[in-house]
Amino acid sequence: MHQVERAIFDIRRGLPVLLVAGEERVLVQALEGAGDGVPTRLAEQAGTAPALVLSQHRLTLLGGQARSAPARLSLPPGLSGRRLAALAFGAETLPAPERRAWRARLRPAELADRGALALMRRALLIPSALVARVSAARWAAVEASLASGELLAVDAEAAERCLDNTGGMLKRVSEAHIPLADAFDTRFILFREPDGLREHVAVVIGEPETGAAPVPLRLHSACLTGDLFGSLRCDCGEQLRNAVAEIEALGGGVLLYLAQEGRGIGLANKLRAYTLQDGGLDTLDADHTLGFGEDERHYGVAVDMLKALGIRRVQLLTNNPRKVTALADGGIEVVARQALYGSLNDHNRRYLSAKAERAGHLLDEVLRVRR
Ligand SMILES: Nc1nc2c(ncn2[C@@H]2O[C@H](COP(=O)(O)OP(=O)(O)OP(=O)(O)O)[C@@H](O)[C@H]2O)c(=O)[nH]1
Ligand SMILES: [Zn+2]
Repeated sequence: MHQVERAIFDIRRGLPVLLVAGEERVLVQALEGAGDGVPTRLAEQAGTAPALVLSQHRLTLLGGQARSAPARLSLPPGLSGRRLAALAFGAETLPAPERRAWRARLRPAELADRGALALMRRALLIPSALVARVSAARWAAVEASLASGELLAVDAEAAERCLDNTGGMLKRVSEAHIPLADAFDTRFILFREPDGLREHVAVVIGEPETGAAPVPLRLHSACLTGDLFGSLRCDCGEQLRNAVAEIEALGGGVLLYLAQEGRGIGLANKLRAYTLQDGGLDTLDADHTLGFGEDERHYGVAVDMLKALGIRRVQLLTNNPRKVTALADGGIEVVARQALYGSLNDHNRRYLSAKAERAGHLLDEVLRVRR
């Protein structure tokens, strides 16, 4: 795991890393910020032509037909950074002749390609990567870069697993009493994921009974724009504050504030998705255009935090059936679900409607009553 964390830092800085999959050695580089010279430099370093790994969602969008797995697209020489970006996350779909041409260049993704995509997601970058197999002729030079520490080698399987839940290895780091306007007796407990990349906070309101009665619980995914600035594009800020007040009114409980900005795609990508929405896409299609699924969140850390707090039975404040299922799958008994709304406005109506109509969120009441 250690190498994976270090690789993520290199990737975020725009440096290549080497993925090792059996006999195969593959140089991998993020696409974000890859200027015109990057594919050529990567080709020189590897001794082979680079390819672009694309997620299944991106391929579906580009090809106009459902794809069930990621694939590798071999690139013609001299492709500009702009064309690369357009292929990986541009808003326009390709014209039919171009589509046919690149379909012929597609190959199923192999272990190193899948590892590359997982690293990009974990690094909160666009889920697409430049990859180039290292030729025998270039191996000595690559090995010298590894020896000097200039280049980092990572096991491709470990890279592929980097999104998996670490299962119970979450570290409880620190805590403090933080009186809130709507809940005076509140403690913030910070948990850190074992690779040190993400931190999540359990906000414990009052002294929740962890015995027989279900504990009122809110799982809240971070939303900088809504939670902190009161953005009108979503309902997060109001839901956050309503959840605290509601848990207090219920006699205490827990709010897990999860580092899952933008449904897990990160703030940079959420801002890109907002711009695509301004161009006409809805919240789900915008994420697909960037190569993401409709919801990239995993709730394993939430389950681990609850277990660390001794909570096994909950009354969940949510409109999202996925959260109910995810907790149940993790062994937490969801005794009841309670709706939790923000208010509807002209800026978030489309977002909330898409969540209800396309992602099964239970928002009928808010959309009907307050339309
Ligand atoms: N990708 C993306 N994320 C968004 C968008 N609008 C809001 N978000 C994110 O969506 C998440 C909303 O989280 P939550 O309030 O926990 O959850 P929810 O899935 O709506 O479910 P409940 O509120 O529990 O019913 C936050 O991480 C926001 O940052 C958007 O247009 N695109
Ligand atoms: Zn929000």
